[in-house]
Amino acid sequence: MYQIKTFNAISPVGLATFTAEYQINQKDAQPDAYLIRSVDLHEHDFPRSLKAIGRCGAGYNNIPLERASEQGIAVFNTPGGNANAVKELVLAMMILANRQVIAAANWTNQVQPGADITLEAAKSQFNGQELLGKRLAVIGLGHVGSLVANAAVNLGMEVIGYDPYLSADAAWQLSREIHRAPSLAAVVDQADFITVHVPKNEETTGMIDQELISQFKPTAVLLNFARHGIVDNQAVIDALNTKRLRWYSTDFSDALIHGHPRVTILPHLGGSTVEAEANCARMAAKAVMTYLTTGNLINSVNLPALQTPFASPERITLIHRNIPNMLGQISSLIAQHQINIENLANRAKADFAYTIVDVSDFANPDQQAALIQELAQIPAVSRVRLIHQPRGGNK
Ligand SMILES: NC(=O)c1ccc[n+]([C@@H]2O[C@H](COP(=O)([O-])OP(=O)(O)OC[C@H]3O[C@@H](n4cnc5c(N)ncnc54)[C@H](O)[C@@H]3O)[C@@H](O)[C@H]2O)c1
Ligand SMILES: O=C(O)[C@H](O)COP(=O)(O)O
Repeated sequence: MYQIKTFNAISPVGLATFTAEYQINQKDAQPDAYLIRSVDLHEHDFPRSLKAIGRCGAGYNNIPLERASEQGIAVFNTPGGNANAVKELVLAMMILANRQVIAAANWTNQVQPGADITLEAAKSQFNGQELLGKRLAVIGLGHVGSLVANAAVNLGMEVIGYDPYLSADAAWQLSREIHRAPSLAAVVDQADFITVHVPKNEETTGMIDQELISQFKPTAVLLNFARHGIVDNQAVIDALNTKRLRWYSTDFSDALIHGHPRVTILPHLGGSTVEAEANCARMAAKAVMTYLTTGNLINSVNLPALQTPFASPERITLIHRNIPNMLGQISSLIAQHQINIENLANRAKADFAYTIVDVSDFANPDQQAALIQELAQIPAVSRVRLIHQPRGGNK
C-alpha cells in the first residue's frame, strides 16, 4: 500500500484516479508522495519516506528542487493542465480593462434605483475600445502563452511573441500569423497589451522592470498571470502615476499595488476552474503512480524524462549526482553479486541523473537487501529503490 499526503484543495476527480493500492491522508502514515498546489515547501522538512511530489499545476517555484533531488525525491508538474483556464481569464482581463467593465458595474450599483443609467451623459464616461486590430505582446510562448497568442489572433489582434527558449513542440502549436520578436524591447514596442507567461526563476524575476516599462506605449495594458515578482510592482505604480502605463491586471497582490484605481488584482485564480483542477490533479496522480510502481519518469521537473519497459521482473532505480563513473560503480557492485544486467537506462538533467537497471533474479532476499544497501552507500547516490514489475503488464 502506498501513502499519499495532500496539501491545498486537490480536485476529488484527480484523487479518484488513485487505485486501491493507494491510501490518501491516512493518519500517522509515512507518505510515499505528496500531492500539492501552491503550498510553499521551502521551509518544509521532507520525511525520508517521501519519494515523489506531484505539483497539480504548472509553476513549481514553491518547491526546493535542489534539496528534493539531494534527498532523492522526484518532483512532477502538470504541463498544460490548466493552460486553457489561464488563457480564458487573460482574455477576460483584456476586455475588462478595455471596456471599463468593473468600474461601470460598480457605478451602476451605486446610482439611485430607477435612475436612467443609459443616458448618454452617464454612460459616455465608460466608453471603451475593442481588441480587434490592437497589438498584443506575449512574453513566453509555452502552454499558456501559445493559447493566449492563438486566441488573440482569432479575435483579430496583431500578435507578437518573445521566447528565446521556445521548444520545437511549442513552436508547432503557434499560429503562423504570430510574429516573433528578437528581444524583450522589440516585443513590447508599440504593443497595446503586454502579457507575461514565463516561469519564475532567477532570470525572469524583475524582468518587467522600470527600463522595459519606459519603452511601453503610455496607453499600454500590462497583464501578469504568471507569478508575483516577475513584474517590478514599484515600477508599475510609478508608471501608472506618471501616465506611462494605462492599466495593470494581475493574479498576485501585494501592499504596493493594493487598492490602486488602475490596477485589477485577482486572488491567484488563473488555474482555478473545475476543469483545470481536475486535469492537473489527474495528471499529477498518474505521474506519481507511474513513478512509484514502475520507476518511469514523466513530467519530472528536477529529473530527466526516462521511461523504459521492464526487461526483467526486478528493477533497481537510482537518483544520483551527474558526475563521472557513477554507472561504473553501480554496474560493478551489481556484478560483484553475480547478478546480470538485462537492461540499463541512464539520463541526466543538470546536476542530477537517473538510472534504471533491470536485473536478473536475486539468489535470496539477503542478497537483495545487501546490494540495495551497498548501492545506497555510493557517495552521490541520493535514493535507491527496488521495484518489482507490476502484475498485469510491462509498463
Ligand atoms: N495564475 C495562475 O494560476 C497560473 C496558472 C498556470 C501557470 N501559471 C504560471 O505561468 C507560468 C507559465 O506557464 P506555462 O504552463 O505556459 O509554462 P511553460 O513551461 O509551458 O511555458 C513557459 C515558457 O516560457 C518561456 N521562457 C522561459 N524563460 C523565458 C524568458 N526569460 N523570456 C521569455 N520566455 C521565457 C519558456 O521557453 C516556455 O516556452 C508558470 O510557470 C506559472 O508560474 C500561473
Ligand atoms: O502554476 C500554476 O499552475 C498556477 O499558479 C496555479 O496555482 P494553484 O494550483 O495554487 O491554483
